[in-house]
Amino acid sequence: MSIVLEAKHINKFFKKPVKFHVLKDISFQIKKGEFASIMGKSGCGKSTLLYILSTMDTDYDGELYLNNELITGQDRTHLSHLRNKHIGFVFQFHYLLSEFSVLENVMLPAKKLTEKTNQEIENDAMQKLKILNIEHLAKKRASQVSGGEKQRVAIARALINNPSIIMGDEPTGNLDSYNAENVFNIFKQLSDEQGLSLLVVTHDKDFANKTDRIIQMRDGRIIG
Ligand SMILES: Nc1ncnc2c1ncn2[C@@H]1O[C@H](COP(=O)(O)OP(=O)(O)OP(=O)(O)O)[C@@H](O)[C@H]1O
Repeated sequence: MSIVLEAKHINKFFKKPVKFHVLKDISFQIKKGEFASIMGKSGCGKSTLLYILSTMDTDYDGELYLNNELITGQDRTHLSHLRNKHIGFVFQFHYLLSEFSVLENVMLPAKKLTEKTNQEIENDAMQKLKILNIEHLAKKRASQVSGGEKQRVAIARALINNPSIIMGDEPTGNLDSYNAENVFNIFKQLSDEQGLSLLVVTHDKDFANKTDRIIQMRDGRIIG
């Protein structure tokens, strides 16, 4: 099965206030359609790792591949294009623009790629809302929908450019158990039925136990 994301011997140092070896020789692969979670105690380096994997932080040693392309050392413009095209993000907080409609929020990341017409982007966005069973919310303002619905809008937005992988930083951290399970089921369906890869940092054991694989971290290392 093809490999979507590969980290090879990633090391990261923070230089201030004192030199600190935060990520230690991190190597792993995420395959197409794989749903993996990253767990570990607070401060073990999960967010720092996700920041590197998502191509946002380029100050690290080692190599990172996205769809078999070496992305380490690429210039910022190319990285930003790759990120937009291949990676979808879902965070603990939805970061929706509250005065914009649900539909407009979902369309926004596609407008950056400028390959499609507005009508095409709108059709794509409606299709994503349908997948998430929230097409009836399309015209509502983001501020007018519930917390669980907002997170589903955020997932639709993450899907709009048909990414190869979705990265989540505590995507259920702000949800009650009903909505958290809902988000898990959506992710599971996307990986099973559409071959989407998912890599999710979580503190939620129930969530992690249901994923295909748990990447366990301790003190900047992968320990299992
Ligand atoms: N910019 C920075 N400069 C120096 N040290 C940092 C910086 N950012 C994070 N750290 C330190 O690096 C370590 C890893 O932080 P990180 O945020 O990756 O942990 P985490 O596992 O995501 O924690 P949490 O579960 O609490 O979000 C922590 O000890 C943190 O204090």
